[in-house]
Amino acid sequence: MHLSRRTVLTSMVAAAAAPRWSFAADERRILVVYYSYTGHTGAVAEKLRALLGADLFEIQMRDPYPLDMQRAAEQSKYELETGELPPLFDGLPNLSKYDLILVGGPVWWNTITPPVMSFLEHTDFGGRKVAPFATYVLEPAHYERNFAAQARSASLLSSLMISEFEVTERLADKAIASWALKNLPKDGPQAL
Ligand SMILES: Cc1cc2nc3c(=O)[nH]c(=O)nc-3n(C[C@H](O)[C@H](O)[C@H](O)COP(=O)(O)O)c2cc1C
Repeated sequence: MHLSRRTVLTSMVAAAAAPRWSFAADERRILVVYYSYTGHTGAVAEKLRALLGADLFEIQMRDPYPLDMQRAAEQSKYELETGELPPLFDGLPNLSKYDLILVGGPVWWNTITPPVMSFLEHTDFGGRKVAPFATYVLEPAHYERNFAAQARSASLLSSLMISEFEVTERLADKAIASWALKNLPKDGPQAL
């Protein structure tokens, strides 16, 4: 069978561009869960979704933080100090169909942001592989250690920590891809 040069080149480009993790839609076993206040973690979550062929779930608060950042800061500080975590919008994801769950949020007050803490409080990962990711301005500080302490029954993979600067300057794509290549199972659902 003779294949035209164009056909060969087209299939080569398609193969090179195909994410190594993109499974058929009905076989998806990766979930990206995230909370984002100003959009940076949301942008990372969306990139992970596209790269991995994953499903996406946004953690939403029943009463979202005020848009006034000062007030949001005060409220979240109070929640962290008192342990009175904010209630979430009804309906958490059904984790039973996933083998790998990525959980992301911004670093707030050197730790996990309260809505992500609420999510963790209501979640038992049942031994599934879990990879935390976060965005920050200065440093991730205690985020990873606290996440490990709060992610119940998680088999933890290395985390992805991305600065807000990398996201806004469009420098995050390479860091996300190399983190995924290094840390996530690569051969599809059977390797998860
Ligand atoms: C209330 C509040 C507290 C924050 N605390 C920290 C912090 O302790 N360390 C840090 O590096 N960045 C901190 N930041 C910056 C955020 O982590 C950073 O802007 C992040 O990329 C925001 O993600 P988002 O756009 O998904 O909400 C804080 C931001 C807010 C609003």
